[in-house]
Amino acid sequence: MTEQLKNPAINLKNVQFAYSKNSWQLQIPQLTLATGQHLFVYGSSGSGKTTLLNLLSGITQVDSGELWLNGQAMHTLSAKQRDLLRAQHIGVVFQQLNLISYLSVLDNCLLSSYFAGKDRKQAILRAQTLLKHLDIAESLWHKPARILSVGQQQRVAIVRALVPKPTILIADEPTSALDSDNRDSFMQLMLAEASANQCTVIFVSHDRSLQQYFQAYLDMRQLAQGVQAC
Ligand SMILES: Nc1ncnc2c1ncn2[C@@H]1O[C@H](COP(=O)(O)OP(=O)(O)OP(=O)(O)O)[C@@H](O)[C@H]1O
Repeated sequence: MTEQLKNPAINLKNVQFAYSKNSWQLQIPQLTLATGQHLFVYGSSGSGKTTLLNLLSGITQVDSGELWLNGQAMHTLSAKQRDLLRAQHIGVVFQQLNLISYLSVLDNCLLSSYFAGKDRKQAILRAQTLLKHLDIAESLWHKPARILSVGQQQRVAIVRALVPKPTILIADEPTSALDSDNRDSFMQLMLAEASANQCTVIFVSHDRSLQQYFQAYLDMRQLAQGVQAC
């Protein structure tokens, strides 16, 4: 076992989850990710990608098995404890972007830092730098998020996730509304920021063309067989 994998960022053992009795079930015999690894997860619609991310981010709880994040046993924590862990360590960008429509673009970017208890002045500087890198015009920073296009909202959502420098970044189809130029700068910024901060990334998409940005990839069909990322 390598040094990195002795203390993995993410480690799942014999995890099982179902939304209800006799329904579709997600089964993961083993999944391990080293700190700082960037993993691309792909799979067809309904294969369980969002369900996996909801478990990893602590939004839902495993039915059985073990789920460790940064050495913390998520499977033993209450919903409130998982919320706290998510606020402090996990950046999330989901398909439903969940920007607060009446708050300004900048205030939306500061939300995750606020919940993580991080310094506001530093968070503002970092948010401004990231917004510039993702080409969100300064004239929009103090406008309400509701006036943004979906593509602009996707870029603001990734800035919000990155501002508090999370140790784990979880992204679910975050580029679906971006044109190819914006998608490229989005991917490059996200992965460069992650690398600079030793952040582990799990990025889910059904778009295999995005796999080129990643060192490791995983097919949802392999997951049930306990196959590791490659
Ligand atoms: N809240 C829910 N209650 C019951 N079943 C659900 C719920 N959410 C998802 N499912 C079911 O769980 C399975 C996996 O769904 P999930 O959303 O994780 O797939 P996905 O790979 O993310 O799909 P997509 O690419 O279409 O977003 C599907 O069979 C789906 O119908």
